[in-house]
Amino acid sequence: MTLARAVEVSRRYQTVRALDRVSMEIHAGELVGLLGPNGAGKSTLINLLTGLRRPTGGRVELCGGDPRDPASRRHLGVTPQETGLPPTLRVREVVDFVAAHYPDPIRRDELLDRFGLTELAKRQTGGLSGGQKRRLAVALAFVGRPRVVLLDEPTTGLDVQARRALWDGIRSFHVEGGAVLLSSHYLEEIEELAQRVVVLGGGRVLADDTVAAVRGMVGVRRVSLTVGELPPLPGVVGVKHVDGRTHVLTADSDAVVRALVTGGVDFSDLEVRPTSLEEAFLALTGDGGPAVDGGVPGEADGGPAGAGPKHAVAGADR
Ligand SMILES: Nc1ncnc2c1ncn2[C@@H]1O[C@H](COP(=O)(O)OP(=O)(O)OP(=O)(O)O)[C@@H](O)[C@H]1O
Repeated sequence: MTLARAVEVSRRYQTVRALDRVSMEIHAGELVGLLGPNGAGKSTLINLLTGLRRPTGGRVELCGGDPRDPASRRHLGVTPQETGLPPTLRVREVVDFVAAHYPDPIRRDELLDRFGLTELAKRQTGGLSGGQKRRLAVALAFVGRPRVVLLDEPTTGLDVQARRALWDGIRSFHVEGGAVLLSSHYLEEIEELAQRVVVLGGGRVLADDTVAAVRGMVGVRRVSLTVGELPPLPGVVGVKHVDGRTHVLTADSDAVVRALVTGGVDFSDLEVRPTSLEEAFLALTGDGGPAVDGGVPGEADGGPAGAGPKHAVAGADR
């Protein structure tokens, strides 16, 4: 069953084309990652699916209807990118307030426990840390026992522990059959949680597949070595220098190794391995990409030439 759908959806803001004929679906029970650099169109897509904005082309559906119709949103839970909480209310009061809007809300204690908020139940939200507020804001999306939850960068600004607490809450909802769309700059997060990943870039869907398949599509490998100057090498997508090691991202690791050997390059400790999703992402989008958590910021030297997404829906340059 399809719970949310975008069909050839476009959205313009004056001269900015935020989304350009985007099609994607979220089915019951799926946990889908929405990945893309700043300005890719992630929030715009979520805003269209939640009925906050209208598409300028194409159509969106939520639970079989128009998301702008309140009846379609009855089974929806959302946490937008920015939220506000009434500062004088206590955590448990905020949960009760939101729960009062639903016919069959989740028990407050259960919700707080799922999201690691039990200890904070009696605290006024104005006194919570930024990360604690964010966890509460995300937990509130689940109060009404939704069928589908859309989370716009739920863990931005959270430390590792808080992020894990949130992941646990999201996972427990998913295990019980709930569908989730979660946008993120954190590729490790998508890898950790999602079955499917939709990669957006420049308002277009660059790929829509399993995490493993997206990595496979890019086909980029990382050749790591200790070396001085590098000669020109075939199929190189990017070069990084980290702690005295040189990491070459390439579409053809065999050709790179052959070129190193035949070119008489003085190198040591050569290692070839598959890319992380982060690297796949950089190769798909062909730019520096977003700030990534715990990873090396984008240092791709060039576009995806030679390593372009073989089966991606659309090239980044279109
Ligand atoms: N209200 C608006 N008015 C004008 N332009 C907008 C508006 N909202 C978004 N945009 C533009 O549309 C494009 C897509 O923005 P969007 O916020 O959807 O991207 P995003 O992928 O969510 O980015 P981020 O990761 O930075 O949140 C950007 O170029 C942005 O500047």
